[in-house]
Formats: sequence, C-alpha cells, structure tokens
Amino acid sequence: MAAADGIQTFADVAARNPNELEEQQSDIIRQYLSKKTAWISPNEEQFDALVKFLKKRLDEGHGETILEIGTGVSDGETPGLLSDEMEASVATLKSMQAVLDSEVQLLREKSSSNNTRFTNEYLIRRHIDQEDFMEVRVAVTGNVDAGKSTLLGVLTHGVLDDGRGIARQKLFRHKHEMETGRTSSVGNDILGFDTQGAIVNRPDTHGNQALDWTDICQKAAKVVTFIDLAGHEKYLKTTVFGMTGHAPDYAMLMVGANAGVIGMTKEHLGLALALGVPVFAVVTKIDMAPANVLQETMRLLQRILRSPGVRKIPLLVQNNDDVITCATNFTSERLCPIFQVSNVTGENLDLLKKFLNLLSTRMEACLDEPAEFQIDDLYAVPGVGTVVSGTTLKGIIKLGDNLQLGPDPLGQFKTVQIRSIHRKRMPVKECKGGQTSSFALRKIKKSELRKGMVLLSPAIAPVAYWEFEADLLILHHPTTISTKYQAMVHCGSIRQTATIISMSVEHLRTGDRANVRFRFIKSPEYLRLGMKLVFREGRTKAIGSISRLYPHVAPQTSSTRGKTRIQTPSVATTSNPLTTDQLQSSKRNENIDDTNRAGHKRSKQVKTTTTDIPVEQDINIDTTTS
Ligand SMILES: Nc1nc2c(ncn2[C@@H]2O[C@H](COP(=O)(O)OP(=O)(O)OP(=O)(O)O)[C@@H](O)[C@H]2O)c(=O)[nH]1
Repeated sequence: MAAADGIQTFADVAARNPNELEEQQSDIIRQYLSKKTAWISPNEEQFDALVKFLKKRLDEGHGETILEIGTGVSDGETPGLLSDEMEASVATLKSMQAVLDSEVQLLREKSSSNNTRFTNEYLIRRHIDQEDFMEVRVAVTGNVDAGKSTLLGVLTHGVLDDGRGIARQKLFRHKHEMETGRTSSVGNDILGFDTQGAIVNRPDTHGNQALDWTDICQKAAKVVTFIDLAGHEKYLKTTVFGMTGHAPDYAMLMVGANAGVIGMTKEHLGLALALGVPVFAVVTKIDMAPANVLQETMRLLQRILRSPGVRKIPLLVQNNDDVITCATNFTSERLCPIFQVSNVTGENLDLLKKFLNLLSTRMEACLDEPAEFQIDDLYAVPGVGTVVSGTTLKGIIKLGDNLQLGPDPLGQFKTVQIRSIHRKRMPVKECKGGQTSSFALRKIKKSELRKGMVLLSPAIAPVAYWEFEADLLILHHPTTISTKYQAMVHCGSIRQTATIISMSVEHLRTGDRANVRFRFIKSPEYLRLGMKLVFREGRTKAIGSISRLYPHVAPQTSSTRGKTRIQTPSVATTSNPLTTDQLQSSKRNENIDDTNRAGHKRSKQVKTTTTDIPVEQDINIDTTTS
C-alpha cells in the first residue's frame, strides 16, 4: 500500500527484502541505496538502481508512492541533509520524472532544531492515460443531519453551503429525497485529483446540472468515490449493504458538532470496525457549535474511539504536517484521524482534501488471477439493454470477454458476453481488480439477474452454496438466539435471509461467540472461505467470517395437489462440507467434481419440468433497496 509503505527508506526495504534486492542490485549498489546521500550525485549505475527501486514502489502502490529523502540511514549518520545536498537530491529525483513517467509533489519539509539539516517527503504519482485512473472508495456514514450530503456537495462541486441545504441539492437522486431532505439510496459522488494533487472537478456553472464524470475521469490520476450512505435508522439495511457490497477502502464517520455522537453514529462505527474498514472522523458545523458544545462532542468521540471495543488512536488533524502523518500511517486501522470542518465557512476543508488526495486503495488487484466481479446493482437502460454495476475483486475484465454469470436459483451459471464497459460513466476497454465499473451484457434480461450474483472467468469452476458455517460474534440481541432463527445475511454484495440450522452452543446472547451453520432460504450464493459477514434483523446484529462451505445441492421437486413445488434441501440431504484445502484443489480443477456434476444435472431436470411454475416461498424477503 502506497500510503503505508510510503515513508519506508531504502534501509527498511533492504532489511525487509534482502533477497529481492540482491537479485536486482549488486552489494555495492545496495549499500549505496541505504545511504541518505544516495540521491546527491549518483553515477549511471546508481541512477538506474534508484529508478528501478522507485518503479517497484510505484507498482506496489498502484501508481504512486511517498518517498522520504534525507532519513532512515542504517549506519548511524545524523539524519537530514544540508540544504545544498537536499537541492542536489531533489534535482536527481526530478530528473527521473520523465523516465518514471510521473510527477513529483513536495508534501512536507522537516528541518533540524538549528535549521541546518532537512528531510523532505515527496508524493510521486504516475501519469495515467486518459482511460485509466487510480480508484479509492470512501463510505460516508454518520447520523441524520450530520452533514454528509452537504460535505459531498461542497467537496465535489467546489461550492460552500448556506446552512440551509443548498450544497446537498446538487446530489439528490430520488424525488422523495428532494422532498424530505433525507438520503435513502446508496449514492455515488466522485472527486478527481490530478498528478499534482489538484482537484479536477470543475465548479458547476449551470445551476443544478450534474458534473461531467467523463471529463473528471479523463483529467484525474486518482478518483475518490464517495459511497453516500443513509443516516436514518430506517435505511440501516441500505447502509449495511453499502458497507459490505460496495467494498469501501475507508469509512468517513461524520458527526455534527452541535448534535454530537448520537443515533446511528456508534452503529455505523461498529459496522466499519466489524468489516475491518479503517475509519476517519469528520466533525461538521463547527461554525455554529458553541466552543463548550464542540469540546463536549470531541471529548465523547475520542472516548468512544479509545474504548476497549474500538481501540483506536484518535488524532486531531490541525495542519499539513498532521495530514501527512495520518495519511502515511492510516492503513494500520489503529489510527483514527479527526477533522473539524465547516461546510459553510470552508474552515479546514483544505486539510480534508489533502488527506483524501493521499489515500490509496487497500484492495489488491491480483491481476494474474482469473477475474471475479461482484454485482451490486442492476439496470435496464433504454437503447443499451441490461447493465450490471459492481466491483472487480480480482483479475482483468475486457470488452468482449465471455464470463460466467450466476448463480441462478438453481445454482447454475450461464455464459454472458461483455458488450461495453463504463468506469464512472466513462467508456473504457477494461476493468482491473479493485476497480468498480458497469457492464452492458449481451442477450440477458434484467429479470434473470439479482444483486449478489457474480461474473467469473471461464477458468473458474464455480460452485453455489445453500449452506455455510461462520464463526459468529453476537454484538447485540435483546434475548437469545437459537436454531431456526432467521435474519438477513450481508456478505459482499449478497443480501439474503438465512436460517440458523445448527450451532456449536445451545443459545447465543449478546457478546457470545459460536460456530453457526446457516442455510439461505431463497437461492444458493457464490461464497468464498474467509468472507466477512453481517447477520442482522433490525438492530440485532452479529458479525463473523465464513469458515466452511457446503456444496450446492439442487432443490428437489414434489407434486402437491397438481402443482409442482421446489423445496430447498433439508439439512440431511446436504453433502459434506468443503474445507479450505478441498476448496482450493477444487478451484484448481477445471472440471466440476462429481457431486456438483450430479447436482447440476438434477438442477437442469428441475428447470425443464418447472418452467413458469410458482416457486414455494415460506417467507417473504424484501431484497429491494429501501
Ligand atoms: N452551519 C452549518 N450547517 C451545515 C453544515 N453542514 C451541513 N449543514 C446543514 O445541515 C443540514 C443537514 O445536512 P445534510 O447534509 O442533509 O445531512 P446528512 O447527514 O446528509 O443527512 P441524511 O442525508 O439525512 O443522512 C443542512 O441543512 C445543511 O445545510 C456546516 O458545516 N455548518
């Protein structure tokens, strides 16, 4: 991760990865690289070694890295360079811009107490062609009226708010949101930064006209996507879906300075913690909160962040130095930077923008692995056809690729072709791991699709699962949970009711941990071991991760009073679970194993005999977005 690795020195890299360095460089070069003077006047060989080193760092950081010049020496030299040494070092770095195809941006200068020695930090960011850009996703959470939509309007449209909601007007998507002023859908807004860290969103000069996303993406080297989640409790289901299904890299927890840490704030913080998403806090409305009220809000926020269940280190960001410190240490998950801003006066918004510019994606691209894409939304676009949006979890998906779409209610996958690809509404030729995009699909109806389905490379032998086991922790339940309890499972972009069919203990109460076996009630899903999940019904919540998978067993048919019904399999008919090893070997195997082959054959039979016959559903599941 660029931000985390950014301040590592050559000495650190040499210590961490000696073999790798030895492969690339001779001993002499390696020792040279560990010196703080390495950049002053390198010879040709040394210059090449430095270029190689930076290229590797840029690759690891998805196109950017933070470099510190003048520190981190291994041989006891005094840290810092004299001003003429620093000048020469910076000249060396700048002379590499062309060969690295990147821009260098000074982030901060530090000087010794007597002002004679200096250490500088630089952001090095690759030029990316017009069709590509780095992507960072930030989930925007917090209670109603914390100022979430307003801040997004202010950041993305370059305007200030009037305290009566003018900035948020630019973001509203649904008519009922316009009327009530409440955010109910998972909305997306983008903020583009160029190679120098300047914002490329142009101020909106035509009233409420939407921003030109294609223009932003073409000019930007990095695009921050804000996943604007609803603050109201009644939209909690949508908020959870946004946090699990939209794969955010970070969560921005918004708190109104005058209202304080109220309502859903703690709920949203808990959700981010449960899913392992690093959190930073933004306290808004500092223009209207009396000093003592702001102080009380800060005190409570910091107390919650430090509490044993959260265990964060709060750090108030007050200047540029704090921004760099936070951004370069943020991916550790322990640190929680706190910004205090006003959307009305614009106070401290520059610090927040600098911080956003330095965030980098946490998701590995895994470009060499077969492609996997999780669907989080569906559209029928007039003139285009069926469009799915979501996140590429691994590999590369290209225009014209044939991918496996599924699972359908019978656990089957069908081949579909990618007709066109959009990233942030911009037509592109490919989409890589870690990036979100929309695909127009050939010859498929929207009715055949649902959120939670996946698109997989033909190299994967996909298996759909009705049942799985998870190691669960109950965060909150008013009484006890026993077998047959049903609630909504959120896992990636999967959102489906599941029943507890067995547990390692008899009852579960708040705070208990157990191994629990679940069964989906409506259709099988594509799951992977280790996936994090949230199990919830209202405020009742449990979190966990998948520890075992039970291969798909086709629904069985039975005839009742002339009607054929499909029943989901009983526990007894489910085949043996897959362990991690088995799963990996089955993935390596191009052929689906016999159990599944039989399952698929049975599924096909069921399908042909039950076309247009109503499927039995005991429980009504609402899978639509609130
Ligand atoms: N004075 C002042 N008012 C603000 C500030 N930020 C937001 N507001 C006002 O606070 C109100 C609520 O802001 P919203 O952005 O709608 O809040 P929200 O968190 O998005 O609310 P939901 O969408 O319902 O979750 C609006 O009237 C804004 O104009 C600020 O920094 N200062």
